[in-house]
Amino acid sequence: MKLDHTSLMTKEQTIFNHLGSKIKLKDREIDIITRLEEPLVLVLGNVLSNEECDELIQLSKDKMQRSRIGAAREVNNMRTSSGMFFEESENELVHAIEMRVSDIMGPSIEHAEGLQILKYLPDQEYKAHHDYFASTSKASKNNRISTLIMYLNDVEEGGETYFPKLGFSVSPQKGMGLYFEYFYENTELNELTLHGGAPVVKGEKWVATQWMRKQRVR
Ligand SMILES: O=C(O)CCC(=O)C(=O)O
Ligand SMILES: [Fe+2]
Repeated sequence: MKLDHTSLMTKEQTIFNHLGSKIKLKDREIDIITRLEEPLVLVLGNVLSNEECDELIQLSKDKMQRSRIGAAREVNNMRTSSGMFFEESENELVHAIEMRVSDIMGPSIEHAEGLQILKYLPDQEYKAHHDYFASTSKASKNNRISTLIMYLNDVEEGGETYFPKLGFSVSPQKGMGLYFEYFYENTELNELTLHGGAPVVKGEKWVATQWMRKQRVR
């Protein structure tokens, strides 16, 4: 996008609405480590504790299945990881994380989909994609508006989350979060949130993803 006077003056409203370099919650301070504007992309420190990361992995370990994609829920080379969804507020830990995540992201918990867990082994990846649904799909009637990816472990090598149109990537660090939103009037800004999970080279990669919908889902 051309960064001229007009575009600066017409900077769009964001969903994320915390000011300053920290997000001060009742029980926790989240650090804003990196911030890109338009589209807004944030790298957040201290989103989850080590214990919470370990527990999420323990709770989902035996329920992981080959990831499926799209309305037809097909197995696809786009995403070679395995994954699972927790039911909404399935247990105390998931409920606590959903509450924290909604404080960070803005929309109330009623807008949150069930928390998704993904696991990647070496060579597994998630090719570049948008998290929102195409306007032609049924699901777009109550589309996703924002994403928070939480890294549940340190990856020995590879597994970066990359944004090819922004020339930006994030190396997974246990407990860290990656936030971005795509509810802009200017659809070109939404398209810039194209992102993927690069192949893991060494070790495993575990992430938890929270998506927010425009309207309530619960
Ligand atoms: O694994 C990653 O780094 C990306 C995950 C992702 O894009 C998603 O869950 O929608
Ligand atoms: Fe994604």
